[in-house]
Amino acid sequence: MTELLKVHGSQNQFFILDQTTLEQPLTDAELQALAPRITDPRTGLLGGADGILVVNQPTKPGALAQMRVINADGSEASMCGNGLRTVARYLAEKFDQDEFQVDTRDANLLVRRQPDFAPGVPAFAVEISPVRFNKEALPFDNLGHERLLDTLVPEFIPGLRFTSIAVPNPHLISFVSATELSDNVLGVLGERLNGQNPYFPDGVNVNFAQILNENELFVRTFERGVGFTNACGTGMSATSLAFALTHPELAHFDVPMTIYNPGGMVKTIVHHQADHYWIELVGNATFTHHVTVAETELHQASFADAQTSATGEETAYEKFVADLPHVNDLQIGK
Ligand SMILES: N[C@@H](CCC[C@H](N)C(=O)O)C(=O)O
Repeated sequence: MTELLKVHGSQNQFFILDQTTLEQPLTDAELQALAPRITDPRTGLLGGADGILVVNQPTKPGALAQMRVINADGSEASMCGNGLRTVARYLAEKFDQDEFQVDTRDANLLVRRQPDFAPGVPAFAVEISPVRFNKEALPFDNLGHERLLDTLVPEFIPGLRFTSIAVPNPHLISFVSATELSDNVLGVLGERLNGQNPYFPDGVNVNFAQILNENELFVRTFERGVGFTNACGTGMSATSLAFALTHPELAHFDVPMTIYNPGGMVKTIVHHQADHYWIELVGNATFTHHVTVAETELHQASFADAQTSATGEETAYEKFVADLPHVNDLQIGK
């Protein structure tokens, strides 16, 4: 038998699969087969999820473990900010360490335990980097621009301005009105840019943000490989950086920003030294369920005999969200 964890960061939900505990790690083909089945909102386990976070032995010196991100559709992402917070907590508890590096596809990233976000809501800070702006890093093409920085892109939506940032997974960001945030424009654009299209050959995560106040945003994300999510950590991080770059009168480097999302709230801090940018993302790392399943089942993309038990942490998280402003109107759910 092996144990999975069902977890979330701002209700961006995942299963953590620690391959180092298995007799035989799942192959890439087996992970690609398992992801769509276990994450399916109707037929998956525990109401599905946005992806699987796979923990392996590190491949880069200096890291405690490796995290791989398998999206709900089986594709692999270079990073996941909300997911990294939950993996950070899993590793912190496993190795009894509060600050260490996690090996992600493009870099070792620093993670640190933080004071609880609210009573019973454990929190971690994770580094979001490397940051790139050039069109090859996203990649995008056929737009007549080397980078998008508050750029009108009529090919996407006439009248809206877009910024593109790889952190290192690709993000497209637009600052919009409350009406534009809540209608279906984001869904239509997200579907378009993540299907066959001449602009983003690998797809892109699309973030619409409403400016609420100085250093304060509400962000809604259509994720590549997933669709609408309750929250996207790299998306909120990239959007915070875009906010500081495009609205310097309202958004500041090196001070905490408050980013609301349909699943809760996180804090971000954007940093800049010479031409080097990075972001700190701070938020909850909640474990909702323990899952026990036979390893042979997982190899066959099955979880029919899985046993689940709730951790009881969700009650504290729900109280934290109920006390927040701005979140309750746009709950997306899974
Ligand atoms: N939800 C994640 C991002 C997951 C990866 C994304 N779908 C992609 O393909 O880039 C986050 O919290 O950052």
